Order: sequence, then structure tokens, then C-alpha cells
Amino acid sequence: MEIDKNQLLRFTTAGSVDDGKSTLIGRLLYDSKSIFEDQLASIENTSKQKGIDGVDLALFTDGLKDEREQGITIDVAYRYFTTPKRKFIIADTPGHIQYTRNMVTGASTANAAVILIDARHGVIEQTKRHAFIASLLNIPHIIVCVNKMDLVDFKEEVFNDIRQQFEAFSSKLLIKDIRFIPISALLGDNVVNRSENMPWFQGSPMLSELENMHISSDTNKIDARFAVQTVLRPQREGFIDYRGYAGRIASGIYRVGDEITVLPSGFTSKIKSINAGEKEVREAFAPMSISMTLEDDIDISRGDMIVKTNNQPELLQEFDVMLCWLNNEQAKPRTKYTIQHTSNEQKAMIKDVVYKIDINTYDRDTDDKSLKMNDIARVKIRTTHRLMLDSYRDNRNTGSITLIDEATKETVAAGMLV
Ligand SMILES: Nc1nc2c(ncn2[C@@H]2O[C@H](COP(=O)(O)OP(=O)(O)OP(=O)(O)O)[C@@H](O)[C@H]2O)c(=O)[nH]1
Repeated sequence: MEIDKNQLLRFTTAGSVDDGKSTLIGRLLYDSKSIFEDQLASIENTSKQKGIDGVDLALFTDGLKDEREQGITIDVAYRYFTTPKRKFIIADTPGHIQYTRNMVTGASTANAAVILIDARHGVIEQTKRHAFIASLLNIPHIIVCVNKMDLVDFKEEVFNDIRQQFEAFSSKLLIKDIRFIPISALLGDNVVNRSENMPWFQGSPMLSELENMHISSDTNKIDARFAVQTVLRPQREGFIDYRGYAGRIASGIYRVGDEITVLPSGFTSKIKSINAGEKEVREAFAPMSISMTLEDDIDISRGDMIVKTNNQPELLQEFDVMLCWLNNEQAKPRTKYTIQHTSNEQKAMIKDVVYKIDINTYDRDTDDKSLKMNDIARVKIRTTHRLMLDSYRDNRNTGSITLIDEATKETVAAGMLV
């Protein structure tokens, strides 16, 4: 099958401090020539001033570090690059203490996660956490890069051993596709170019893996879900009776003439027209932003969902989610939070912490009911009105929620529907 040219791939990087994330991203941008010449000249200059032979790869991501150090405006830095085969967005998640928070934010829309392991140290606690979160977030593809192979004499046994350690615990997780690559980010082995130091490795370098990864089958094309963001009522001549519903298709395909049901009201109608940008189209699919009109005049507002009549989500007011607590403040029991689900906002309360997960051992703890920063727990949530929900495994869009503190407006938790 041919790769969709210019199809966008989002990936996130995870590793503990000093595993070489900055070096790897620098190497990727440098060797794939995805950096502007003026930027490159400035990096070469600074490297020379620092007395470094060649370029200091960490300088490629230094801009991000400054941003981080100056009072954290963003948790995740996005970096774009293009090769002749594909466009990429890297969500660079600074991996120190707030690992869970950062991974959840950066990874929730990722097609792939790159997990770095230092060849000298092998699988460590953080590696297990990263793998667990990647599986929790249902990231379809994982690339495990065993880095710093130059420091272990490029030995095949070291790589094989780490691979086995990883597989020993990842087999307990639901990860669809895991690949392993031995690399040296510093020297450039198996990042963009094939390593001459590791002829024993039969696989492809990291960039080719990313370029050739099949991602179109990862999106849900079956369950059509369209949450209304805005109701369009242009007050212009010729638009007297026009009522369009604008939003982004979360999953599935919509065609003119399809029988639809509006939720939560349950009213039914047919699709009269679909507009994508300025163009009228016969069909549209996720993740397109569109507006549609219906054959009948129905009362629809923001947060309502238009679905196919023969395939509907569940309408629930009480449900279980796997929740990652993301705030410094602990969760307050029986407090009202704002819950955000697609374009729908309601009030919600955490009714119960069913169990917490120890992400090093994957054990469940049913006694501890507190929720602190980076905790992951299965909780029961109750909302003031019903939400239109799918399980997260089926639909990463309509199966996820966030909780927002009403006073501070901060996102305090992200949850995946069980
Ligand atoms: N020998 C060797 N050293 C490496 C390799 N990759 C990274 N390093 C070194 O490891 C140290 C840490 O690398 P960074 O890229 O800053 O690692 P990091 O801490 O994961 O990155 P950030 O968290 O984003 O700062 C630096 O001194 C790098 O030069 C490698 O493949 N081989």
C-alpha cells in the first residue's frame, strides 16, 4: 500500500533526564536537513564559540528550554518538520518530574511515541511509566530507541537484553505495535542514516520507520460522531432560513442523505448539505472541519452531537474513567468540576476512587482514595446531564474527558472512558 503523501504524523518523545531526547531531536532535524539555513548558521557559530567540533545538537531544542525555564508558559513544545515523504509534528514533553502530566498532554493526539532508553542503564522505572501511559492513551505505535549504543561498543547482546526486559512487562499492556531500534543520537547511528557500526541490526533507521508507518487504519471510520461547536445563522440576504452546524468530525464518515439522530434530544433528520471550507461536498470524514445543514428544522445547540441513526454512542450520567490527575492541588472529594467532553461542557463530581494504579508494578490499590499529581486511578464520575460517550479504546475523541477547576480554570485531570 502506498503511503499517503504529505500525510501528517504526530509523535511524542519520552525518556528520563539525560537519555538524550534533545540530542535525538537535534540529530533528526540536522540529518534530515529540516532546519533553516540561518538557524543552522547560528547554531554552527554558537557551537564553534563553545569549542565544539561540528554542531552541538542540543542547541536545536534550546529555544524550548528557555521557554520552559522562564516560568512555564507551555508544558509541551511542538516542533514541525517535513521530509519528502511526510510532515511531522513532534510534541516534545520535558520529561523530568511532571512526566505523567506532560505525556498526557503531548500524547493524547499522537500517532506514535518514541521511548528512549539509555543503553547503559536498560529498562528503568520511568521506562515502565512511559510504556504504561502510552498504552493507557492508546497510542497506536511505539518505537523504543535504545540510545547511546556507542557507549556499550554497539553490542548486539546489550540491545537484545534490553528488548527482552521491555517485552517482559509490555506484554501485560495493550500496545498494538512496538518496534525496537538501537541508535546513537550523538553520532547519528540509525536516526536518519543506517548505522555502519551495527551491521547486525536488520531493521530501518528511526526516520524511515516514522516515514513509512501506516496510520490511516488507526482512525475510527465506522462510528460517525460530530459534535456541534457553533450554530451558524448568517443574517445575510439569501440565507433567511439557513441553519448550519459547524464543528470537527471526531470519527467516521458523513454523506449527504444520511439518516442522522441528534443527541441528546433524539430528533432524527437527514443531511441536506455539507460544506468543507468554501466548497460544497458530498461526503466528509474525520478529522475534517465542516458545517452541515439538515432537511428538518431542529433545535440544536453547541455540545449536541449529530450521529448516524443506526450507530449511536451511550448516553450516560454516571460512568467510569481512568483518570490522570494533573494538578498540584489534590482532588477534592464531592467538589463540582467543569467536565469537558468534545464541545460539550457540564458540571461533574468524582463520586468514588475505585482503585489507584501503581505504575511501576501495575498493581491496584483499593484503599487509598486520594488523587495527587501524576496519580492514575479508575474513578466514578457523575455529571449533571447525560453525555454522549464511547469507550476510549473505540474512540480517542469521544472517549476522553477533562476536568477543569471552576475557580482557577486550570485543567486538573484527563480521563479515558473505560
Ligand atoms: N555518547 C553518547 N552520548 C549521548 C548520546 N545521546 C545523547 N548523549 C549525551 O547525553 C547527554 C544528555 O543528552 P540530552 O539530549 O541533553 O538528554 P535529555 O536530558 O534527554 O534531553 P532533555 O531532557 O530534553 O534536556 C548529553 O551530554 C548528550 O551529549 C549518544 O547517543 N551517545
